[in-house]
Amino acid sequence: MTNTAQGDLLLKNINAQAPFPISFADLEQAAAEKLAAGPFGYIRSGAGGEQTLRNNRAAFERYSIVPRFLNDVSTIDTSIELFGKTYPTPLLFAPVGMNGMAHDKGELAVVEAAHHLRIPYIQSTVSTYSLEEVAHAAPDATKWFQLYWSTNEDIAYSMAARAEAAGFEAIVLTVDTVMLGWREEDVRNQFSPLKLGYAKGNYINDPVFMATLPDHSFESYVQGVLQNIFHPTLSWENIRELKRRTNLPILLKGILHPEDAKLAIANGIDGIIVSNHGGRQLDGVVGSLDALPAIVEAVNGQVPIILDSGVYRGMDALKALALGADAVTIGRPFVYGLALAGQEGVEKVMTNLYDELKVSIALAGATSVKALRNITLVKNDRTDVK
Ligand SMILES: Cc1cc2nc3c(=O)[nH]c(=O)nc-3n(C[C@H](O)[C@H](O)[C@H](O)COP(=O)(O)O)c2cc1C
Ligand SMILES: O=C(O)C(=O)c1ccccc1
Repeated sequence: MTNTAQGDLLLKNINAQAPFPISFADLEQAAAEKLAAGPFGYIRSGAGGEQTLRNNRAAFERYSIVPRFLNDVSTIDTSIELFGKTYPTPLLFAPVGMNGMAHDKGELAVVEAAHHLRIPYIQSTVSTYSLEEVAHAAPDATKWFQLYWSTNEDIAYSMAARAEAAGFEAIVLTVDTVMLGWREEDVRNQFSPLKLGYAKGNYINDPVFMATLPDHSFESYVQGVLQNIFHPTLSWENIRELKRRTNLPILLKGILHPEDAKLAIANGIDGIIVSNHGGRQLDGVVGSLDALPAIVEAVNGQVPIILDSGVYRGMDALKALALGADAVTIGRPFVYGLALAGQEGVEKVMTNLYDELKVSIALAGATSVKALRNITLVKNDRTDVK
């Protein structure tokens, strides 16, 4: 339960201290000034002509709320339950690779923020620090591990086993990145964080991966990662085998089609993340929010549904929750916060998102995340075709 009666959720940002960027546009602008062109372009950009990136934002802009009043909204319950545990907010950290590009402390700073705010942290396979280092930095934080499959599947099983041993509580298998999207900004900037070694944390600490290398030179490690990270043969059979090999719940990240959601459930998957990878994989893809309603219908409450891609303010989170998501994950906003001010910057960004969400739930006339399902939304669907 959180009290909205003091009414200072916004005004605490208007004080004598140096201002911190408040909107996503302000954050992105400040990060552009702070980071070199290569890393900034890598984080910001989408694939191809960036239609997917635009579709994500357009989908949120098409929905509007019809609020209700006179409901006593002085106390709001923003908590949610996932896999039997209760969390204070419906926000999670999206798995974002190679955080060393944004800040020296990388994932360690983010997991400490996650612990402080009691927000679940999803660590990427391609992280700068290893999952053991992250677990050591915040042993009590709720941590999930995002798995990228490996061409040599024993490496994938090894990483999943390490995550379980280190206290991670779920596996998030990303299905939309069997190869890298067509990212023109990185070609323009001649920038590959993989080739620069920002993804090494989990690989150089993996005995199965290391045993496959001809030697321990930097070049051999980079070649080894590139040979394994792209895995176009991934299929439902691999998912069934992973399920046999881990005791952890498995979520599939990157589901957009209701038929894939149904197949996921038929194959024993425990949760679904509706996502188009923040527009970084296939260009010309449906905005994630537009994909959500059909998936909510297909899943019919059997497993939790999490949404990401374009959740840049509290009101975006509210719309996703109102349309049936159980939680949302946040990507670029926290990465910009990390680049600007490390752990403190991550906390600032997530706190602002959360505070805006609280104000918005109350002003929409709801008193809990569950109650958001009952609020009225209208869709301005200008889809007339000539
Ligand atoms: C720099 C960057 C790196 C990412 N790395 C990964 C990753 O390693 N694994 C993964 O599943 N998703 C990765 N993602 C995608 C995020 O998990 C998430 O789907 C996306 O950022 C959500 O969109 P948003 O940035 O618009 O919030 C990455 C995103 C960014 C911006
Ligand atoms: O940059 C990304 O979005 C990402 O997920 C990724 C995928 C493979 C290698 C490195 C990063």
